[in-house]
Amino acid sequence: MASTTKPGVRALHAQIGPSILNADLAALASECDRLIGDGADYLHLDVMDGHFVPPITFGHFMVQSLRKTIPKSRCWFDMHMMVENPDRFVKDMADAGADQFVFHVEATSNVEQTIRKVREAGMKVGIAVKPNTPVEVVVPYVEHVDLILIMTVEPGAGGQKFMNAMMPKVQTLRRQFKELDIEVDGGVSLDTIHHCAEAGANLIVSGTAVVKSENPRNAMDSMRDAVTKRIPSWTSL
Ligand SMILES: O=C(CO)[C@@H](O)[C@H](O)COP(=O)(O)O
Repeated sequence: MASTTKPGVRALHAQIGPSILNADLAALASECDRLIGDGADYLHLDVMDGHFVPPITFGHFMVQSLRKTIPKSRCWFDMHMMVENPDRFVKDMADAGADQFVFHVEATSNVEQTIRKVREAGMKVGIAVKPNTPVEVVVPYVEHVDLILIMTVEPGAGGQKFMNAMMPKVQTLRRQFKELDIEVDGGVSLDTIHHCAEAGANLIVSGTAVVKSENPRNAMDSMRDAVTKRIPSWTSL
């Protein structure tokens, strides 16, 4: 649980969650298997509905299928729900085997209700923030969620340029909430990870830079090390 009083950053862990959006989706099970074998801490699965963002990706049937080959004991699934009205997908995703449900603050008219539904369905809950949304919008909910996701690109596609201008949002949260899991997503690579690590992000989503890397294990290890080294410095942000 997040805390504003005691410096608890040492309890945080750096974790790397490859985004499979730019993987070979026709061979998704083996792509995921490869990434887990190479040391992924979790899998970041991007659900797009064609409304909240223009593209459509996949839904709970795909998650259900993936769960048949990747049991919960092997890897946890982080669902990034780029969908309007996320409430309607909560139960299906939980039943399909999702572990964490991250919805956009811009996509629901009742944030408290969405948080409650996700919790009741037995999943961890997170709130995502688009680049043009001020981070202050999510601060009132921090005590009630497991993580905040700061988007470092406009949601909707992999392979975009990292937006360094989002780092003050991460820093604002980390200054206030020393034990909060803060996730970043979009354009995170070996060239940009140091910005995320300095600002205070500990859950690192990386798509192209891992999936298309010649050595995904090295890429993930290097990103994890870069964050792990910086964690102690977050007490004095
Ligand atoms: O949610 C999204 C995009 O909407 C991300 O998860 C991207 O898929 C990450 O890919 P890279 O930017 O790292 O290539």
